[in-house]
Amino acid sequence: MEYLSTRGSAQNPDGGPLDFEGVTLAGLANDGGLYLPREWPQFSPGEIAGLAGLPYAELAARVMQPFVGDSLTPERLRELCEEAYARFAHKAVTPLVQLDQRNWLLELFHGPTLAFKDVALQLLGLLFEEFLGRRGERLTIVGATSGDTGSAAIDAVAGREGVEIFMLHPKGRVSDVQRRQMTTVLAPNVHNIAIEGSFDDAQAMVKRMFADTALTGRVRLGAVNSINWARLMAQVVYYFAAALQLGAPQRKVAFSVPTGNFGDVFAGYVAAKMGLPVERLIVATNVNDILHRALSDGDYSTGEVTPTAAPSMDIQVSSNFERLLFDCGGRDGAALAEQMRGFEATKAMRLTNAQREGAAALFTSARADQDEMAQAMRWAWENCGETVDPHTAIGLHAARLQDLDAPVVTLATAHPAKFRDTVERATGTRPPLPPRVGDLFAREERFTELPGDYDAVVTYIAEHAGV
Ligand SMILES: Cc1ncc(COP(=O)(O)O)c(C=O)c1O
Ligand SMILES: N[C@@H](CCOP(=O)(O)O)C(=O)O
Repeated sequence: MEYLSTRGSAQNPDGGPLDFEGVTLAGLANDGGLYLPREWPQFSPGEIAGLAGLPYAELAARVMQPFVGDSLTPERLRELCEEAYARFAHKAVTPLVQLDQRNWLLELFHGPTLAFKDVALQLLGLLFEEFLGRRGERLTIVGATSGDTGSAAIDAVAGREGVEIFMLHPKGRVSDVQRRQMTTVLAPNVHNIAIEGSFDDAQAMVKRMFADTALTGRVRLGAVNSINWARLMAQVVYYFAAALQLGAPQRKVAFSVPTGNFGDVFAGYVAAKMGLPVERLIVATNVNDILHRALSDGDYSTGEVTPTAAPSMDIQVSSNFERLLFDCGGRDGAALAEQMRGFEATKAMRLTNAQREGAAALFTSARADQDEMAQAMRWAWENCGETVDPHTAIGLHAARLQDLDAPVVTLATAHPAKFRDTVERATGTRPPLPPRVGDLFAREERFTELPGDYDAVVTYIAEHAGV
């Protein structure tokens, strides 16, 4: 499988073709764009039916093989999937729970750090090890987190040979559980940085680092955020897993996805492009609703990020939206590069007609404020006996607004215990921390505080990258 960049002019930093191994190690393309496969692999209805009932790791290997191409043999990919999903606390890995006649929850939080990020990052840690080991190279991972990517990435690479990880989180804007899941990992290759500012500020710094030749000349940078194609690829699998259980390929299924950086819902779009019968993809946002505005009236303009009780979705600049604009807008890299330059300069843009029409064919959007989020949590608890986290509640709110014949699966993106205070306020129930996170509140924390200043952060990274 060959890859290209959404901005049309990326080269493989190693000089070879842009294959899966190359894009996994590169993370962000060197023209500032995001990688996508040159074409979408196709699964016929018969092939989809043939995936029903497979154990999750085997399903994962089958769905991902066309994207991986020659970078791994099918046997090796299967072994890595077995290893990645062995650490999940549920045999089904991503179990489906029925709420009522129409609504289902896809529980994506049974991994080691209690959020959907583990599904892709447990595998990505192994892919890094595999590819770096082959080459005898080292990787300096730089990442930004609004709470969940950080702990999942740290868990996936802590103590691994050949990798240093620098994780930026917005100081004071993640939950206590989220922060401690990152800062209590004391492995010497883990560096947590709390910066002044928002997740968007941290994400912008990370993207700038990939274009900073003074830095990239010294260290090979790697990405664990969903700008890395391998993250999205691994997330495509659970759309297949859920849809197959609900009757695919004969029956269409809709998905409601709590959305911030547009990675998770874009994985659903990829599944649909591959042939999975998806009725609708519902983009659910909190009051940081740039995606809801963009999808409902074409206005992609940022404002201040408002801190909410669903902090992992407190995002305005939504990285993966660029992938959708590219794919729906005719895959014209030069035109998109121009459009993105305009956005980067003004923090606003209008979608083209082609982009709007392309997106409208599959996407619907809805926004939930604090009260609507709390009501959705109460509904799930009082009517279905389920405690859901604030992010999942936003997805559920959006799901319940729809009038569809198809079953609607809301992606349960985090364990409610990560946001115990908010859940308790809404429902009166305090979800206990699962034993797999251990004595989180008894452990020592270690992190560095830095101003929201690019030079200060890069100086820190260069000093601690071990080069
Ligand atoms: C719990 C939770 N839900 C939803 C999201 C939004 O997902 P995405 O950024 O892929 O849109 C995030 C962060 O990414 C998250 O951590
Ligand atoms: N919500 C995320 C933000 C980063 O998103 P990513 O999927 O691009 O890594 C988080 O919890 O860190």
